Parts: sequence; C-alpha cells; structure tokens
Amino acid sequence: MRPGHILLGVATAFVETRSPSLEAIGLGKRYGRKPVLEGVSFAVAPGEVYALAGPNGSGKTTLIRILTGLAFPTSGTVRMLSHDLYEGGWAARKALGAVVEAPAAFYPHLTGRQNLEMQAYLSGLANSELRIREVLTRLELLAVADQRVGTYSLGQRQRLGLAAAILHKPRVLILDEPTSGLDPQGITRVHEILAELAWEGTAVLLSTHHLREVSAYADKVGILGGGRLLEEVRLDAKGERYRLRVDNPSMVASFLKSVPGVENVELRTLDVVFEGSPNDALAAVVKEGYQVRFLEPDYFDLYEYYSERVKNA
Ligand SMILES: Nc1ncnc2c1ncn2[C@@H]1O[C@H](COP(=O)(O)OP(=O)(O)OP(=O)(O)O)[C@@H](O)[C@H]1O
Repeated sequence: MRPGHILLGVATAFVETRSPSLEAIGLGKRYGRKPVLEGVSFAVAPGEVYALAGPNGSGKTTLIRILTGLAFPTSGTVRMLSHDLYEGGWAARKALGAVVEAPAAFYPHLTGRQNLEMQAYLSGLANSELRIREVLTRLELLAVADQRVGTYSLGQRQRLGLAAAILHKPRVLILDEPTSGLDPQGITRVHEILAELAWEGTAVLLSTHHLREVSAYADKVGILGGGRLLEEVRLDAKGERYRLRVDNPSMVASFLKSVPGVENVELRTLDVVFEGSPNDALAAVVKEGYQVRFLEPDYFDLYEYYSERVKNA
C-alpha cells in the first residue's frame, strides 16, 4: 500500500528492500491460434497493491487464472515467493490466497462459519477456531456467521470469499474484481480491507474497474489492452503538475515547451498541463499576450489518464 502520512518512512523501506512476492515473467496465452496475452511481465513486492485495469476482453481474467495456477501460460512463467508456481509445489501454493470467480462458491446450506471450518480442515489449518473468529470479525461478518450462506447478500458473500482467501494468512493475495456488484459502501469497505492487508505485508494483486477508489491506495496500476501490458503507472511517483486554462490551448502548449523551467507539457482538451515552475509558466504566457482564465494544481486522475491511454492504444 502507498505510505500514509505518519508511517511513510516505514512503508517505503518495507516495499523497496524486499524481493518480489509475485512475479509474472513474459506471460503469453493462446486459445487455438488466437493470442489472448503476449509478453506480460510485472512484479508485486511485499506490502504493495498492484491493480490491473483494462477494458472488457483485454485479458485480465485470463491473466489472473494463470497467476493463480488455474490455467497454464503458453509461454513464460509465474514466480511466487521466488518459487515457480507450476513446479514449486506446496511452497509456492501455500503463499497464495485468491478469489477468482467472485463471489466464491460456498455450500449454501452451511453457515459462513461452517464453510470456513470446512476450508480450514481441507487445508490442514491447525487450531482454526480462533483464526476463523479473527477473519469473521475483520470482514464484519460476525453477526451473520451462524446464518446459512444461502441467505447472505452479495456483499456478505464477497466478504466471505475474502475471509476464506486470507484464512491461512497468505503472503500473496490475488482477486479478480473483488468489488463487482457491490454498493458504494461495500466497495469502500473491501478497498479498506485490502489496504490494511497490504499494510501488514501482503502483496495484493487485483483486477478492477474502480480506478478512482483504487488510486487512493494502490502503488501501481498495470493497464492491459489487447492482451499486452500497455503501461505500468506508479501512483506514488507522480510529480507536481499544474493545469492552465487559456484561450488558445494548442498554441500555448507549443509555446510552453520552449519555456525554461517548464517540463512535460501536454494538451488536455481545453487545458494545458505541465510540470515545473507555475510562476515561470504564467509569467511567460502573460508576457506573450495570451489570455489566462485560471492556473491550478492538477491532481493526477487515474481514470482520466486510463481513458486517454486506452483510447490511444
Ligand atoms: N477459454 C477461452 N477460449 C477462447 N477464448 C477465450 C477463452 N477465455 C477467454 N478468451 C478470450 O480471451 C480474451 C480475454 O478475455 P478475459 O476474460 O481474460 O478478459 P477480461 O479483461 O477479463 O474481460 P472482462 O473485463 O470482460 O472480464 C477475450 O477475447 C475472450 O474472448
């Protein structure tokens, strides 16, 4: 997770000094002759949140199925805590918690608690009673823990899926659209929980269409398009930017590119966005005789950036 104000130093050290928990290395996948993924590589460090975004059909679910061992790549490999996922056996698999086809499948006639007990038994988890209570509390499911899962709302089932995925304290958590179908409160709660898990050191990879919510705490966003990783956006590395609204933005954008102290000038529909000195930019534009309507800080908008990136791919 991205460092919060108080804990900044600690989290930064945590993310940067450890080797990746999850690595995708040159992943490719074909169905027959149809390529669905090509050359996809990225890494997720302990405590990092990596969000996969991309339009429908861009390959997110296929990639997540490969990363969780539910499908095999045609080329490339996956490493989980430095073990090969497909050949690393138990050492690689026990590191992983996942919800792939959300909401996860549960026995509807058993209660939430009984479903978790079943899962703990099947995965050989010793003394699971306390741990089950812990995850039910964390996912705010204690009040419905002894209710049959068949009576759960979609949000409760989604959270039970997450509870099951983290029961054995995995160091890598992979989730395919964990907030799909949830109401705004449910979406916020799931994102809060993922941020907390990352804060404790779990490497979290999720696919999502909720870019604005995820940009509040994700460290990186991988943008998939047509089966390729088009770009990896580091959300913590975005420098200070400014937005200038003027009467003739395209001419002002070309002009600003030649002004010392002003960098990375971009035209964004009605506005000119740039990095560097806002004072130098304003003085130069006014001196040149352009009419300025306003100048303000440009907060990085992942959704806007993503839309532009996918449109131009
Ligand atoms: N079993 C399969 N056989 C053939 N083609 C497949 C198969 N599974 C997926 N595809 C194709 O692979 C492409 C990527 O699909 P995928 O489900 O991974 O995309 P996605 O990004 O998860 O989409 P969405 O956002 O709609 O869930 C699509 O063109 C899809 O038709």
